[in-house]
Amino acid sequence: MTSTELGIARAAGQRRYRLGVMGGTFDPIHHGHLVAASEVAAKFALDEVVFVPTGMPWQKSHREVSPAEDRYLMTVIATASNPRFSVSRVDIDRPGNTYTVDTLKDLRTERGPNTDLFFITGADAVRQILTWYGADELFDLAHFVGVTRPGVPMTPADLAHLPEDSVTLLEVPALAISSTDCRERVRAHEPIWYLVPDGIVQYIAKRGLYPAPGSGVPHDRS
Ligand SMILES: Nc1ncnc2c1ncn2[C@@H]1O[C@H](COP(=O)(O)OP(=O)(O)OP(=O)(O)O)[C@@H](O)[C@H]1O
Ligand SMILES: O=C(O)c1ccc[n+]([C@@H]2O[C@H](COP(=O)([O-])O)[C@@H](O)[C@H]2O)c1
Repeated sequence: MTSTELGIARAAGQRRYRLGVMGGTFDPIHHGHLVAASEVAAKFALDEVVFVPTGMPWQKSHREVSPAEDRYLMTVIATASNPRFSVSRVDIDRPGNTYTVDTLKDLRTERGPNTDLFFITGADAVRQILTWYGADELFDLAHFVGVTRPGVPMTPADLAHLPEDSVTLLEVPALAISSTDCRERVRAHEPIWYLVPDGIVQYIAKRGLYPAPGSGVPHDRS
């Protein structure tokens, strides 16, 4: 849309679509992710939040990551009951490393010029943004919302190195849940009930994800 068309659309009162983008490896998805997305949706009056499981999370290449299809299906299961939540395959269908700059460009192309993007990240990820590929382009593509996360202290001073007004910090109910802890619990035969949606507990058991070391199941499932 040209700036003239944009002006005409705005003058005609055409409301822009507000799309939240919740990117993550989701190995597995847990209630910390879901609460963060729900809170940002409410506070930013989002029309929809699209969850985008990573294809190849290059900054996690030092550890095994479950197959993309398993992470995608878990994300579908976890979000199915919320009419405002959806799941995108853009990152898992794109070959090579997953870069958010590509995610945002693909979603802009897919959703068209009348959509504003709000990329949702936890405080730990906000601190890393400048290490992301093509970081200088990111803030032209989306507004970033950094949500608080237990164990990751975050103050406005932490945003000082980012372009002004490019990131909003939002305090969300503290859920001290991580995918790492969920995986370790499964490996140790400890419960993950209520840390993740019920369907995820069952999916992990059905697919035998996160086997205990020495259990005979191949460790690297990627
Ligand atoms: N409990 C939580 N509260 C707020 N944000 C969270 C929480 N858990 C994850 N996030 C955010 O959700 C996004 C996706 O996270 P990711 O899928 O890597 O989960 P994770 O729990 O951090 O995983 P891992 O422990 O494997 O690193 C990131 O921006 C992360 O900061
Ligand atoms: O673009 C990058 O270089 C980049 C580097 C690290 C993380 N990200 C994105 O940040 C989101 C959370 O990633 P992660 O690894 O914490 O699950 C997810 O959407 C990733 O694609 C993006």
